[in-house]
Amino acid sequence: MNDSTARLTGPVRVVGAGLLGASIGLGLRAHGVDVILSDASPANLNLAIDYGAGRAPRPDDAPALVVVCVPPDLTASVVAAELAAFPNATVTDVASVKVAPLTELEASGADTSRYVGGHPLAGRERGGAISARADLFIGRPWVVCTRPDLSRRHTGLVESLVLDLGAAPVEMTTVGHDASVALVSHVPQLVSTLMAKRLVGSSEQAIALAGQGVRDVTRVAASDPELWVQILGSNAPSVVQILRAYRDDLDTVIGVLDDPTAPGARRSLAEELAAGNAGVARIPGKHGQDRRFAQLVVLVDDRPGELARLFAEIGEAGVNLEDLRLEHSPGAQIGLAEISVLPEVVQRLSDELAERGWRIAG
Ligand SMILES: NC(=O)C1=CN([C@@H]2O[C@H](COP(=O)(O)OP(=O)(O)OC[C@H]3O[C@@H](n4cnc5c(N)ncnc54)[C@H](O)[C@@H]3O)[C@@H](O)[C@H]2O)C=CC1
Ligand SMILES: O=C(O)C(=O)Cc1ccc(O)cc1
Repeated sequence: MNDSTARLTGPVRVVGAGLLGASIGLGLRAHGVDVILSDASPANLNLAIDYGAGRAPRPDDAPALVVVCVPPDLTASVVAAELAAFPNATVTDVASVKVAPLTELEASGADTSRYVGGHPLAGRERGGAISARADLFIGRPWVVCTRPDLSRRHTGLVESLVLDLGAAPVEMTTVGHDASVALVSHVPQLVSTLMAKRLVGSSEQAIALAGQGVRDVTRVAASDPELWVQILGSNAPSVVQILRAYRDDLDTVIGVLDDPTAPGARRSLAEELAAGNAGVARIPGKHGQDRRFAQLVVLVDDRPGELARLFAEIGEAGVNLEDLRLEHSPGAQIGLAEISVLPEVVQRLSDELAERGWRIAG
């Protein structure tokens, strides 16, 4: 039985039981939804079933919704096969690019009137059911691609899936989607990758100093190269357009630093840095809010229970923790907890924690 909070009723079939497919399965199973899993690899299928992401298919299965979670280059052919196999089902997918699969599907002559392109903006660096998490999508945007010919019945069913998984549906055209993710996902992946490449072959001495800045910039560089070759290749024109503008900025900075004392050089550099401030200020905060939080860094001794004590005391101060980031100082028995709270409470919290003996770093 579905629990009372699930919008979806009836079985959902998930094709491709890797990171995305198994995470969707786990999230729906948590609401008691019947999830049918399918995968070209029997080993991957059984692994996802072992993790509790769903069950094996049965010949009489009649899913109302099919979610295709296979690599981008196989998405169109698998969607076409599912549309043909389940003539009453709505079929959606999660591929990171949206124009190429739709173009391929249309060219194949498939019945696209029941196909709704989708893309959750949530993932992890490593694929496979082993990395799957039921809470992967909570609070994250999930693009649902609209088309003039598409009935609300189909987009509505996909939006129910998105809401059941705790994500926020965002309606867009396929072209609008690909242009947007080039800016917020595909080019950032390349920038991260190329910076991380600079670390290869660097001295141990330099790497030992790595702090939060380089970790933040290079986090997504650990992503799967096979998946990203497909994503970048499918969205090349949008990606290249942004990369060219990025290269122009890079050339400006290199020009300035080649002669940093030249008249106007400092001003050019300051303008680039200020433009970066303006760009980062546009990134929405938690739950898509535009509001920025204030940060406080608290030093936490590396002992069992210390972090729990900090959380409890923030709660006792009546302050809601909006976000948290932990950093370990290299070689020190201490952690840095960067906590984000509403700006109006940051000073009071800082004073109360200091009174209780916590060391505040900034
Ligand atoms: N990895 C990420 O962070 C994100 C990935 N996506 C998209 O999700 C899709 C899946 O990616 P992941 O789950 O990361 O990959 P994954 O490699 O973890 O899982 C893919 C699964 O599909 C199976 N498969 C391959 N061909 C198949 C076929 N013809 N029929 C049935 N099953 C087949 C594979 O055996 C594998 O188990 C991709 O299209 C990707 O663009 C979307 C958002 C985030
Ligand atoms: O880790 C992150 O921040 C990501 O953004 C992961 C990711 C990778 C691929 C996608 O299509 C969507 C999200």
